[in-house]
This record gives sequence, C-alpha cells and structure tokens, in this order.
Amino acid sequence: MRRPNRKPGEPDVSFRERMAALRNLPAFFKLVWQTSPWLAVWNILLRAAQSATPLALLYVSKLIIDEVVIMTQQKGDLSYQYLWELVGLEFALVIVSGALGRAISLMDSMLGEQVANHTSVRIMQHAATLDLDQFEDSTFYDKLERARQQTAGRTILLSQVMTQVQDIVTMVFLAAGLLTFSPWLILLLLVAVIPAFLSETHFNDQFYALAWGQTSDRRELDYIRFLGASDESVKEVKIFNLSSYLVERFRRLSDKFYKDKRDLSIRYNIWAVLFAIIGSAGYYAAYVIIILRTVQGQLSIGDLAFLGGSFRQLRGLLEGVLMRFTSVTQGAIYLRDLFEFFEIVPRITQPAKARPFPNPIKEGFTFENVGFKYLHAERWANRHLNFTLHAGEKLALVGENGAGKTTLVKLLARLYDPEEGRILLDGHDLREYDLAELRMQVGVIFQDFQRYQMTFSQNIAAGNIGEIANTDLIQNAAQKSMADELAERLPGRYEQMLGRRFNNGVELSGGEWQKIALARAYMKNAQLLILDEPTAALDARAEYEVFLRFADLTRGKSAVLISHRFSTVRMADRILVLEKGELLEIGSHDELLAKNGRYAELFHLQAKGYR
Ligand SMILES: Nc1ncnc2c1ncn2[C@@H]1O[C@H](COP(=O)(O)OP(=O)(O)OP(=O)(O)O)[C@@H](O)[C@H]1O
Repeated sequence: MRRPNRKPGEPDVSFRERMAALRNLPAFFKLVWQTSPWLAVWNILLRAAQSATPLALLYVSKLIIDEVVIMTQQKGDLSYQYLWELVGLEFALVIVSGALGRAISLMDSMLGEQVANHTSVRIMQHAATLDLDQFEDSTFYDKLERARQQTAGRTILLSQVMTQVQDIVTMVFLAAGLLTFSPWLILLLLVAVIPAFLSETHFNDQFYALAWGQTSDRRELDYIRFLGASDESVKEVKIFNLSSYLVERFRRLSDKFYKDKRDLSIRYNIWAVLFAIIGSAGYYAAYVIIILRTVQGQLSIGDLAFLGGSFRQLRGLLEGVLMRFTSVTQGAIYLRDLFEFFEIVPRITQPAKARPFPNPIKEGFTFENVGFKYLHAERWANRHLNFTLHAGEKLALVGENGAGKTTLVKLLARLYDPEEGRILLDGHDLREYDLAELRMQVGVIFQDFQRYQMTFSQNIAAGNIGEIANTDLIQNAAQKSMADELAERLPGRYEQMLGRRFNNGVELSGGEWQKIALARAYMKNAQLLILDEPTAALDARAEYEVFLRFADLTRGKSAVLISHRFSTVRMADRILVLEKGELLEIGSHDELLAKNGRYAELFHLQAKGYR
C-alpha cells in the first residue's frame, strides 16, 4: 500500500488510486464482521428483503390502476373483491417496507457505533505497541490523527456500502421490469446520469486533496483551540496576555480553511445544478415517450404509471449509486490511512527467544560505546558512552540542560535502542531480554510525569496497574513516598478525585503531585529505579526525607537519579557528569571534588549561592 512516487504532503487521488482504495473494503468488512457477526447478518437479510419492495409496490399499483380503469368502463354490478385484495396487498407492502426501513437504520446505527468503538480500541491498542520515537515523528502523528478522526466517516461508510449493494439489487429488479417494456429507456437513463457522476468524482478528489493538505494545519488549529481555553494553559495565557495573539492565529488559520472550502463548494454546486438539469431532461424525454405510447394505445394507464414510476425511481437510485460510489471510494481512501497506521510496526519488540530478566541482577548495566541521535536531529544526544552501572549501585547523572541525561535514562529503560554500541545487562545485550519483564523490573519516574485526572489511589496504582485492587500495596507505596500524609488531608482520602477536569476533583501543588508520582515507583518491586528530577518540586525538608527513605528502601537495588541539586547528588555512590551527550567524569563525590574538574566547579558554584 505504499505510494512510491508521492512526495510528502501530496495527495494521490487519481481514478486508479480511487479504485485501488476499494481494495481496502474486504479488510474493512472483516473488521465489521469481527465486531458483530450477528448484527452484520441481520443487516444483510433485512436489506435483501427491502430491496425487492419498490418493484413490488410499483407493480401492485399498476395492477390497481388497470383494474380501476377496467371497472370504470364496466356496467352493471361490479365485483370489488380483486381490487380490495390488491389495495390490501399494497397497504401490507407499505407497512412492511416502512418497518424494514426502520429496522435497517437501527441495525446500521448499532453496527456503526460498534464498529467505531471497536476501531478506536484497536487504534489505542496498536498505538500502545509503537515506539516512543514514532510518536515524536510528525508524519506518524498526522497518520494517527487521520486514522482517529475518520471514526465517524467509517460509520457512514458502512451504511453507504450496504445501501449501495441494496440499491443495486433494487435497480436490477426495476431494470428487469423496465426492460420487458422498452430496453432503450435504460440507455437514456445512463446518458442522463453519467455526466453528473463524473463531475461528482472530480470534485470529491478536490475535497479530499484539500482535507489532506490541511491535516497538519488542522492539528495546529486544534492545539490553539486547546491552548486558548484549557485549565492547563489558562494561567500563562492570562499572565502573558496571550489570548488575542492566539485568537488572531486561530482566526487566520480558520479563515484560510473556510475560504479554500468555500471556493471549492461554490464551483461544485454550480456544476451540480447543471448536471441535475441534464438528468431531469433525460427523465422527461423518457416520460414523453411513454405518454405518447400510452395515448397510442400501446401501453395501459397502469403501464404508464408503472414505467413512469420505475424510470423516476431508477434515475434516483442510479444517481444515488453513482454519487455514493465517489463517497464510498472516498471513505475507502480514508480507510487506507487507518490500515496504513495498523501496518506501522514497532522496532522495539519482544525478541523471538527472550532471555529472562536476571533476578537479582549480578553485574549490572554496561554501556559499550553507546550513541543515540533523535529522528531528524543533527546532533547526537548521547555518544561514546562507556561505563557500568553496578548491581546495587546508586548513580547520579549531572549535566547542564540538554546534556543528554534523560536520553541516557530512556536508553536504559529501552524506550529507545542505541544507534551505536550496545547496552549489556549481566553480559547480554538488553535487546535480548523479555520486554515485559524489563518493564516490570525497571521503574522510571520522568520529570514530566503524568498527572492523571483520576483518583488518588488510581494515580499511584498507575505504577503497577495489575495491582490496582491491592489497597495495602498502594497505601504502602504512598507511605514510602510520603504521599500518605497528603491522603489523610484529602476529603475523599485515597478515593479522592484529583485534578480539575472531573467533578469534585482537587488540584494539588507541584510537590504534592511529585510525591504521588514517586509512590508509583514503589508500586513495583523493580530492581532498577530511575528518578528523573524526582524532587525538583519538593521543599528542602521533604527532599531530605524522601532521599533518606529512598536510600533505605532501595538498599541492594540499583538506582539512577537525575538532579540539579547537589545536596541530592552527593548522596549517590557515584556521579556521572555528562557534557554534550558525552561522559566527562565519573566517580564518587569525594573523588570528583578531589579531581577538581567540572563537577567540583559546578558543586562550588551552587554551594556559593547558599553561603
Ligand atoms: N524527543 C526528542 N526529539 C528530538 N530531540 C530531543 C528529544 N528529546 C531531547 N532532545 C534533544 O536531545 C538532547 C538531550 O536531551 P535530554 O532531554 O537528554 O537532556 P537532559 O540532560 O535531560 O536535559 P534537562 O536537564 O534539560 O532535562 C537535547 O539537545 C535535546 O534538545
């Protein structure tokens, strides 16, 4: 499904591509089938029954008219029985057809909603398997966005395709009726409708191309809308008076969207009116012919009604089918975005023959000439890293902003794999180990940890979600990170909703959130704990206590701490100083001070500030 000659951002919607996109339909119907086989079967059965009703109705009404004409010419006693039977039959058909229509739209909406939910779940599940760097790539993000946004479109697509098939079957019925009277009326019908179809196809291409080109701008629009009115941004928006700037940016972008779409819509509608006139002319030409033949006595009045009705309905159906064809292919093109998203495979995967994670770790983690560069970045974020994090060792990472500390930690946790060199754990490449076990055994709390808009205990359980029902473990973890005192003060205690997004939520201070995030680290019995600036928001006393406990609680386990506070850093067994992604110095606090290098310089600089 790759499009080799397409430049990024350039849509491809030629007729061939459009037809090719229809190849996505079987996979789509597989998805529908997986969602709910029963609803799908019922939908098909009901539609099959419904497709025969228009012809039956037309035919019965022709019989009624003919019977009425005969009766008006008869003299003497009239027998009404046949007539009433026919009227009763038509009445029954109308009732059945109405009920079928209702049932079909009910099935459509139920099935559509289920398909939408099922797809959303699959998108979430698939997204969860993908790598962090894939999320950081904007073309990936656009694809994810398009796959996500088209949920409603897919619901419509489902009923459109089903209706399409149903209408085609109805048309075959009607055309069979029409053919028995005069085959060339069908030809007239095609001539009347095909130009409209071609115009529709052309404009649909244009609309798709427009939407395609706008994907990343639309993301920007959504982002501005979010910034303009969200609890997260309101503080800064007010303080910096950003509102008018944001509104202006929003207006400019949305005006551009509006103008592009308006111009296209106007052109589209002008052509549509023109082709509708051609379509009507075709219908009336056929009607005139039928009328003339009736007047000449070749057709009955009932035939006139039947043929006129058939032709009108056929024209409506054919027009509908042809127009729908373009929106079906349109939907199929969007499906391609969905299936292309599903085709993206993560690079960081479970090895075929996974090695069990060592418990306990014997030697530790060894970096062998490790280098890593972010996608599209010019500079290496980490390079030439050679050191060992010994089993049971507490290592602190120090360095200026952007020195590569967080990147190093992400490599340790296998959120990325090194591009150069390798990381060994007890002598084997980290990539050989079972990924799920690695995730359980390596606990990381990032500096930009999540503040889940969930309850206090759910926020902590996020660290080991399998234990969400284990209140003892959750409370124990809270105690270790000193978050328990906070829970005691909250009205709902452990069940207190946090954040402002939902009812009765309580907002916490930065340090309070940090204690909760820290509790997540204690939810697992991980052998390597990584804390990326875990105490930046804590007050001095809390920080001191947290670290005393941390040292105590992680005795015998390995830990990596990133911190800009030397009071914290000096508690580590060894300190690794990074500069521009490379290892500058490594040693204990005393060793590095004695060396009088960069660490000593930074340490004295900070100490001076406190004197
Ligand atoms: N997701 C990313 N995509 C591209 N470049 C990135 C990404 N994250 C970080 N970088 C770049 O990689 C380099 C190292 O970043 P890193 O986050 O590892 O630094 P750090 O030492 O943790 O910084 P800080 O002390 O500010 O947290 C920086 O130059 C940064 O701009």
